[in-house]
Amino acid sequence: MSAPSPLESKPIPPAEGATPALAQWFVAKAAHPDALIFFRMGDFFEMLFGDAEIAAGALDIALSYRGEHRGEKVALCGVPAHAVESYLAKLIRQGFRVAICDQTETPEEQKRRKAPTIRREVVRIVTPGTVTEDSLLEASRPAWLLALAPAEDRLGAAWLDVTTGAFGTEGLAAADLPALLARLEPAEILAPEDLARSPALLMLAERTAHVSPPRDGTRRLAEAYGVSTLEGFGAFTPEEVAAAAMAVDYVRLTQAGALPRLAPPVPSGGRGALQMDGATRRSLEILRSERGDPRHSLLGAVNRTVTAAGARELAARLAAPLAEAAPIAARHDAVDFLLAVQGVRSTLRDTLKGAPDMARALARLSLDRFAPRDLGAIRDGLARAEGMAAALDAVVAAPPVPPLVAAARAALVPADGPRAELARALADPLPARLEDGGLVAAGYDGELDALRRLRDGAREAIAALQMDLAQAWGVASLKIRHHQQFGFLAEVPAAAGEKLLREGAKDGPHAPVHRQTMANAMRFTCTALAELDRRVAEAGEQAAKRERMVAQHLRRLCLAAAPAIAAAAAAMAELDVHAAAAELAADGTWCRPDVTDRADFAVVAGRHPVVEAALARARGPAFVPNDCDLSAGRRLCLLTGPNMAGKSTFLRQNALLVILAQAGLFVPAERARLGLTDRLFSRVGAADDIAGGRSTFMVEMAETAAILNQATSRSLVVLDEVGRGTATWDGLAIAWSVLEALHDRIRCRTIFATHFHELTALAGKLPDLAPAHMQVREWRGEVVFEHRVGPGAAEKSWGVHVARLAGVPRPVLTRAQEVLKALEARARGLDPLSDELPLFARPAAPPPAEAPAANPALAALAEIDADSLSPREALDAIYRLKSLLGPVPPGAE
Ligand SMILES: Nc1ncnc2c1ncn2[C@@H]1O[C@H](COP(=O)(O)OP(=O)(O)OP(=O)(O)O)[C@@H](O)[C@H]1O
Repeated sequence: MSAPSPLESKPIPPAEGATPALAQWFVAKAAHPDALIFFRMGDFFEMLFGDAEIAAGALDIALSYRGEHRGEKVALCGVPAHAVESYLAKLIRQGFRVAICDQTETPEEQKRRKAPTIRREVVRIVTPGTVTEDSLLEASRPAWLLALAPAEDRLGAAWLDVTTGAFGTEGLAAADLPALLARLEPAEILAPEDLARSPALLMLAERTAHVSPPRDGTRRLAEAYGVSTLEGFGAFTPEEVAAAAMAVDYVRLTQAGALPRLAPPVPSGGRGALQMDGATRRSLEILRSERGDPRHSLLGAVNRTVTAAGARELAARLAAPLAEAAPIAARHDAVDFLLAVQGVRSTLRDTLKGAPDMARALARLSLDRFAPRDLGAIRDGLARAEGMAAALDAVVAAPPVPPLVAAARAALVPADGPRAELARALADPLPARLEDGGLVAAGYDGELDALRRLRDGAREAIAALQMDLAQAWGVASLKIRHHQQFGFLAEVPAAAGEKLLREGAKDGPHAPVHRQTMANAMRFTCTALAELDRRVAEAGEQAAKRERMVAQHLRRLCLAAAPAIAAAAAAMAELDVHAAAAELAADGTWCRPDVTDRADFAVVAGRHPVVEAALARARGPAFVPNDCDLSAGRRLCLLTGPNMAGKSTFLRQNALLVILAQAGLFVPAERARLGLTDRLFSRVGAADDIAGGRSTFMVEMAETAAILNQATSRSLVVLDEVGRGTATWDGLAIAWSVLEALHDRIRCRTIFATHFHELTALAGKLPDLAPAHMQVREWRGEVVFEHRVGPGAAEKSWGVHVARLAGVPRPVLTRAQEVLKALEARARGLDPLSDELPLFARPAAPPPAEAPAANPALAALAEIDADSLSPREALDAIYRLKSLLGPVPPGAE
């Protein structure tokens, strides 16, 4: 399933008879048949043959033809080398891989070799999971490359981010793969063929590639880290080692042998994080909204970080909250501390603002693919880190510095970091590209200074020579100009030039030698000028060469201190996250949650951070806080209430509080005591799987099954409207049995929202079930949603009122009330809760008729003829109607 498949369908012509340059293309293509070859030709990268056809379409650029190969015209398209990044970005986004076949020698070297064409080799393969250029990356998201190595029914997973060096591994059951994919959202996946065909991976197929798992992973991994055994890094399963080696091998392959700086792999060792599957993540809109917008997500609402690295760290924490009390409390301590020292906090945040992304700069340095600004990023980043350390050192009074802050403080200033050296060495401002020259400050390197003096001195010498020649040739207006091809030439007016020509050949260093005749001028050179020309060019070349050497020296200096620089960068990101959390809590409306080891859940005046922010943005009514108590004896909250009353918001809000708390942040509530949650399940909102071809009902049942199979007594389940996708009679039965299973067998904390008011009758039968309802009141004939959760089941239903609000015409509503009354009369005697009624033995009802899009209520009414129905059919119809309109308010009957 290597991407992109269209490449495979384009045949590659045989290589025989190729010109020398074309022969190089064939070598590159044979080695990388699944990649587009970007073939360097002068100032362009060209694509040839089938690649050209694909790339021209994908990049929307012109396709042309040049020359012939074996009697066929060669298709061709190209992009300018200086703008190659934007084209790469386009292709990567479309799931292509690109092999960069660049010139790897200078024209001089080629001449010396007497080769017919300049040497070209694949220097790198650009893939979604291995890019390092800022323009190809999202600043605030990690770019995970995930490798999977199967072993019987288990999997080894290793994920690494070449842009920061972060590296994690985990051994997992095959069934847990979808959850891991949902958590990491990898940019690229490596998996052996058979695994790559699994449904979970096929969904991501267009962004993935594969290689075969290596045999001796342990040795190669150890080699990559220059150690003899991996034991020092932690306990890895063989599958984890295989996956990690696979990832490292792949990175090496794409970087043509070079390996970026990688942190030692961290095995999760089963400690793990709060488990959430893909459906839960989507439903809770953690990193982006259901429509894919990051701004309307949990992250978007709570993110107060001021750096991209801080935002990445916060996103990582929200995507994988912790599952142990002590490290969670440690993070809360850090937030508490930064909340208390407000002045220090704002100094830290001011210092962080605009700080460069050291982690990513370091990655580019380690791959030797850096620009001057990357060295500048290390210099400036370390300077900022020192500033932050000084700010923290200024805290003298209580409160005591918590361990996480102390550790970050210690990491901020690397003992022998390259900061002082970089400060001396780097010019300010820095040039955009190394080739531009001027990276190294004057006074740093004596030899470079001397070469530069020579180069610039030669310029002065040119001015002097110009005066000498003007005198010697008797042409006062003589000018020495630089010519691309001929170097320095002395230019004189045409008439003066004619005279010099007539005077004929002379000897000596100043004797004019004719080079060019133009309309009004002539150009000459002479031995002295040619000699000077050579010296200037040489000095310039040598200065450039020396500057490259100095740049490499500075690069090595940074790499020697890489672990310490990476640690300083991580400390900055960590402090950014804690300070941001404190900032959020600074106005007193967020509290430190008490995360306990018991199965508690008691929230006082909790709020939904995203809905609250949206209301504030729209200058709408204030968010109404709600309590939620799921402690022992009332573990299962059965929530009823009409549509639009705020059920979904309440369900999600309590799940989000758990995520925030276990991620180490404060929570939007007055008080919150939250027992540790091991797995969080949220099924709120529409669950269609149009792409997967499963009906709403199938999706709902599959997801419900997942909960019933995986939830434990330490889990939190928030469920909206189970059983909605089928005939209501069946739906009630399913909802009923799910509720019983959660209550009796799994015994987890649950909030269960339902339209089936009948379920509230279970309150008496299930001791830990506590009914609650969304409060609604009537005001001048209109429904007013209070958005407040009250105890007990809804007394009066408002379905008809809500239907009216939604625009269902009044005659339809009146008719609905009549029909319901008739139906209820017919169904009398059939109490759904009576023990005689074979609730679960009833054969499946026919699926509900497809409602015309315009008005489902109308359609439902049109179908019903109360007199022709048996009592049981009447009962079924009642449920169907009620699920559309809600029960009739008692007053209306
Ligand atoms: N606690 C609250 N305070 C203020 N406004 C709220 C509150 N809860 C919900 N709302 C507002 O009410 C709207 C509807 O809420 P929500 O989607 O939770 O209702 P619902 O009962 O789940 O409806 P449905 O059953 O149709 O999905 C929200 O978009 C929000 O604007």
